[in-house]
Amino acid sequence: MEKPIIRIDKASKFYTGELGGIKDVSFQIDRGEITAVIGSSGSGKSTLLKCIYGTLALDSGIIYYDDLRVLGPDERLIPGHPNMKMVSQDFNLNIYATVYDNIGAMVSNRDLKYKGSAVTSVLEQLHISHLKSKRIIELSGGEQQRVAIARALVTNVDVLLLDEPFSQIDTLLKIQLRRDLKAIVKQRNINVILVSHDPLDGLSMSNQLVILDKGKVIQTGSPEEVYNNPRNIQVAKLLGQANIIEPEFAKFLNLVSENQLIIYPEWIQVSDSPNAFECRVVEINFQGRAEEVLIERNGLMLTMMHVDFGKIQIGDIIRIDIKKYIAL
Ligand SMILES: Nc1ncnc2c1ncn2[C@@H]1O[C@H](COP(=O)(O)OP(=O)(O)OP(=O)(O)O)[C@@H](O)[C@H]1O
Repeated sequence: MEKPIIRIDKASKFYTGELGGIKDVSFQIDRGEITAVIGSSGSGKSTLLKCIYGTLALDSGIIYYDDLRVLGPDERLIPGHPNMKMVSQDFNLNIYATVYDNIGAMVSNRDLKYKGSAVTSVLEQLHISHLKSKRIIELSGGEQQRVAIARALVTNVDVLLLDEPFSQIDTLLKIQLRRDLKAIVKQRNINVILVSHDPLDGLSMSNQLVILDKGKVIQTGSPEEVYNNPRNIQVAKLLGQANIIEPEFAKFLNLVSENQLIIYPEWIQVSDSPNAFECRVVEINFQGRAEEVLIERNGLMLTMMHVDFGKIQIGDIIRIDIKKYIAL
């Protein structure tokens, strides 16, 4: 089996006099993978990314890149590793230069023909060829974000670290950029580590999810594994806005459990089955693809997703079935 490209072993970084940082973080990344570090604001995502990149020194633990220890800022003159590139939230672009020049600045002038084709190719891959001659100052935040990623990808990068890569991009472009990045990772067999507060970024494009909470890893695994087997309530709430049912309320759903239950909204369905039971519709929020419906039974509130638009109204008594649940 191939060795992991990144290995993080009990990495900790504390900030003086503050809570925060990361504590005893361990996980590894296999070659050609997209790893998404997901967590709420302040959970330590950016800190972890900077430690992997080598611009922030660890207080304890070790991070290996390709079996070599990643050196911290005190140990290297030029921060970071030549094969790693980080796209931070401030993009670091020369705002008065053109898109072409910003990206081209990363490629040597020794072979101008190669330089031209490398820049053209990455512009095409990220669907930004039309921006080539524009100055950065003339671009939207989302366009600048894509230029910053192109700038990293034009080099022979092996590990691309992305801090909130989709934060300024609208939904349609986000879907396109996720697809583009997945294709590039596959084609070049490189590695991407992205941090995001939006679980959909991780669920939709990563091979591995790392869930951070208060600086600690609370779960790792494939998106499917983590979503379907959340280790605790925080993970379930973060990934799928799950309904959390206390054991004493389980009987109202015709379930018996000594543990808390997790039920994702899409696991609750309107049904005529003999197991179905009655609930009252309290609220309906149209969300395009589905209606988010708040229902109530014996004081227990549940959120469900409903795609049969317009069929139920507030105040209706409907019969529902729980297709699946997880007992913690
Ligand atoms: N230079 C610093 N000095 C002191 N505390 C810091 C420093 N940088 C970050 N922190 C604290 O460490 C914690 C984690 O910060 P970090 O930026 O890594 O979180 P994050 O998950 O990336 O957050 P966000 O999603 O808001 O960017 C926070 O509580 C933050 O206040």
